[in-house]
Amino acid sequence: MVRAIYPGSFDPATFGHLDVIKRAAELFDEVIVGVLMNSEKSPLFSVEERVNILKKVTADIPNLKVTSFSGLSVNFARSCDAKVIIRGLRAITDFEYELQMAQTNRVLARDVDTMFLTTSLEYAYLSSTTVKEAAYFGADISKFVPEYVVEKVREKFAQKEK
Ligand SMILES: O=C(O)c1ccc2[nH]nc(Br)c2c1
Repeated sequence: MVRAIYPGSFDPATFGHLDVIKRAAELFDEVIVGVLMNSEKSPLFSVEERVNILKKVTADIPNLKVTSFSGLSVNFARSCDAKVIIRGLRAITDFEYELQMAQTNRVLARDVDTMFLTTSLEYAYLSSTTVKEAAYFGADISKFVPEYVVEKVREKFAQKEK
């Protein structure tokens, strides 16, 4: 049983994230998506909401689990008995930060390795931040996220306006 984790903020999950998730699930016996509880950022969705959204939009992937975690990704990997950390690469601009994180994690945990999956070109420009900005200004984000996420983002901005 070769298990991998896929840590991230997923605020919210985009088609880019789902592309990486689906491909990782085809490579490993089990993939555990970990929503990072990061107190420094002011997310649009709570950790629980992000977990629930990911569970909904990945319900058709049998060897996938979704949960949340805090702290180091390597410790989360160990707690899941996973040997691999999956990270997506969209463009060369991602690489410097991701390489630094991967090298740091390698020093922190020799028993956990990082594997990069390059996102499909059609999603290489996507980020949760730009999706939220577009939605905030009333744009149609259905080409960036699943319909369920479109609805949740619309609901969230409607709540904020009250
Ligand atoms: O949405 C983001 O912020 C974000 C960041 C970094 C990322 N790497 N691969 C993917 Br898909 C990805 C998405």
